Amino acid sequence: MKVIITKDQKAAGVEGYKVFADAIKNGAKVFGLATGSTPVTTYEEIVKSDLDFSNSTSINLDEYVGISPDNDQSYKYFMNEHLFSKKPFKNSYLPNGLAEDPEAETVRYNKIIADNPIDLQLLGIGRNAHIGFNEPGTSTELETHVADLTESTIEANARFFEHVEDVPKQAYSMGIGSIMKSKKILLEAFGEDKADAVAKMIEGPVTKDVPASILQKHDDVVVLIDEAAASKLTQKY
Ligand SMILES: N[C@@H]1[C@@H](O)[C@H](O)[C@@H](COP(=O)(O)O)O[C@@H]1O
Repeated sequence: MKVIITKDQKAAGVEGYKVFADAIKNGAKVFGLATGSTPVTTYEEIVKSDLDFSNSTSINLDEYVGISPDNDQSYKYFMNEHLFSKKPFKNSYLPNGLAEDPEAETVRYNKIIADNPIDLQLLGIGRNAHIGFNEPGTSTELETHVADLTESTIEANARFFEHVEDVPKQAYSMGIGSIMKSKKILLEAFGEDKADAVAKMIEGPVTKDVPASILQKHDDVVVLIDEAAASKLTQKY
């Protein structure tokens, strides 16, 4: 794992942008994208830049079950707001939160990923070290599936909703099996809240209880963190 530590999330946005720019220089055409507060500064820098995605494909990590794409809490809405409306891609895929047949939706999504192997996958991390919505204990073999959210994830995501009861209890998520097939991975984490998860991911044992720790087994991972998220690391990077 290559670890980059910046002063704060704003400075990290520039580094995140550079990882995208380099990937494009190296021929990347398919980008796995993430939502949440973490990737926002990277998207801001991409939007300001002259990077062109009009011949590229994006595939998002996850989407809430039962939420319409027009709902301002949907990940589709988030992506439109922060990136797609300003930097359009040729094709942008997200799971359909309103799909009538969830099983068929996961099959559809897995086919999209198989047909468009991901060159660069952007990831955030949950406080319990989940990636996508692969919560602790999830099999590392899984592809796209319907995940039950843990109480801690529901609470963490409640800040975006009016009431905690409004947070969906399930989400479609790319599995760790799908994530690990990406050619390159950029994981970002900012703030003290993420320091524990970051230390366990980088310096702890690889275990299903810390989903992000599996990334130690991938041969091209960049971990981009700020000083606060790096505060519990014991080694120098
Ligand atoms: N499914 C998402 C993850 O993909 C994201 O990485 C995580 C962290 O969110 P944030 O970046 O807002 O801290 O939360 C959610 O649960």
